[in-house]
Amino acid sequence: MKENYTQLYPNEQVALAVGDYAFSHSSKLPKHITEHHAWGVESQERANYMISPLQAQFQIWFAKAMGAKRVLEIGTFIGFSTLGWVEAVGPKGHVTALEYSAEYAAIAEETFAKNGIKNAEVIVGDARESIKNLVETLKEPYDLIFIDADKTSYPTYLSLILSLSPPSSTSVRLLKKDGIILADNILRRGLIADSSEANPWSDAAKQKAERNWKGDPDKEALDAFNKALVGSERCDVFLMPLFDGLGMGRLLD
Ligand SMILES: C[S@@+](CC[C@H](N)C(=O)[O-])C[C@H]1O[C@@H](n2cnc3c(N)ncnc32)[C@H](O)[C@@H]1O
Repeated sequence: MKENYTQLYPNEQVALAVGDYAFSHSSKLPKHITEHHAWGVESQERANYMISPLQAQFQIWFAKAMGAKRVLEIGTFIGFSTLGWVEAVGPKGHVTALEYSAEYAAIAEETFAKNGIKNAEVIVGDARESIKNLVETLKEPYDLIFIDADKTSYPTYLSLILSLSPPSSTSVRLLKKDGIILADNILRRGLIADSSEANPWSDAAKQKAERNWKGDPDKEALDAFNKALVGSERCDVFLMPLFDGLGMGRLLD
């Protein structure tokens, strides 16, 4: 019997080699996307906010394979993953990006302008509010929603997506029937599944939990999100243990 264990990653050296091999044997990222990533790594203190180039390759492939034309991204930073969605939906598609920081949003917008991208918009503000405002004026639902913002709000994002996409609504809903929810970082370096001493990241997590007194709010929220997603009768779910954990849900109704 095979275990539910990814045998490709027995240690860090092999994991790095497998990741690099997968990257160089997957369809290449367009040059402007690779360059923006390199610029982000070079210039941004929080460059690790960006998904990896391999994850960008996967997301572009996935969105193209499902024929997504409209993508909503919650948490944009400097627009690296957004460039991937723009690539996937093509010039006739549309990408809406939500970002709290005006400074990061300005970088994303400058990047779109520099690359002649006209079908992506950034809405600045708290995404928990922006989503509610957005649905008021929406003409068509989204095909795919990518959640990659503040981890403590993941359960809120999920309940907003579900409540703003009612099954038999006559007004426009947020996510279409059969639309996809993708949520990044839902395994949080494996801590969600195992935060014991066996996990080398557990020390850092403990320190964070001590600072926060009430435990680790990110971990608790991500676990609550994972449970709510798989527990929802409205979603067909697969938790992909790749990258930092990618939650995948298809809205059934
Ligand atoms: C992990 S980064 C996004 C990275 C981006 N998706 C990428 O891979 O290139 C998360 C972003 O969410 C933003 N953010 C955090 N809380 C937010 C909120 N409540 N509403 C909107 N954006 C938020 C942060 O400012 C940050 O830029």
